[in-house]
Amino acid sequence: MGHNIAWPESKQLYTEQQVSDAVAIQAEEINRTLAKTPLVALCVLHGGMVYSGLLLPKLTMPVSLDAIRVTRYRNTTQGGDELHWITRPELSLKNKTVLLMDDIFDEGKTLEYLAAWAMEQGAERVYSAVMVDKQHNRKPQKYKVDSAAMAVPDEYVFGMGMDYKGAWRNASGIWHIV
Ligand SMILES: O=P(O)(O)OC[C@H]1O[C@H](OP(=O)(O)OP(=O)(O)O)[C@H](O)[C@@H]1O
Ligand code: HPA
Repeated sequence: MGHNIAWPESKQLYTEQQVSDAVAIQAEEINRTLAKTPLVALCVLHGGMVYSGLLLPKLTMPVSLDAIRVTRYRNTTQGGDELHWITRPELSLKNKTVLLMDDIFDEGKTLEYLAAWAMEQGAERVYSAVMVDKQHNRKPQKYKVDSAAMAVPDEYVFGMGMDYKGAWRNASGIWHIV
């Protein structure tokens, strides 16, 4: 997966600079909300990698970084109900404020699951931040993402860490399939 996939027919929604500017504004909001609270920040791999790289240098509290790898879409464009754990964090979450950093809040199942899991691990508080929130009404009933830098329409999107069939996470800016 992820090899020799031709650039898909797509349109650009946001440039890399627009994403970076929006994440900088989001970081100010997170700095105000979480103030000086030390954080355990968990990058949700792979999608959250580029976003985490934009967000982290803009945060002003002490951050310990770790990563988790879970997948629901398995390099396809439709997610199943089951989440597959691939890598768990090494840092303890006990009594910590945990920041979950992911690329996209789509149907919300990934972050809903991870937020509940982090609380089960003993976190004191879990705050979730994403680069984009996809606009539709198929979200979880009881769970909302705490912060999103930008909104995207209800289309399959890729770039800035988000994949198209396992490829093009490296695309500069955010694109949607047409
Ligand atoms: O809100 P949801 O509908 O649950 O979808 C969002 C999740 O889907 C993608 O992960 P994926 O399972 O594709 O793994 P990846 O990060 O390796 O791409 C994305 O990175 C989010 O973690
Ligand atoms: N693009 C990339 N990854 C995703 C998406 C999407 O639209 N939705 C959930 N994971």
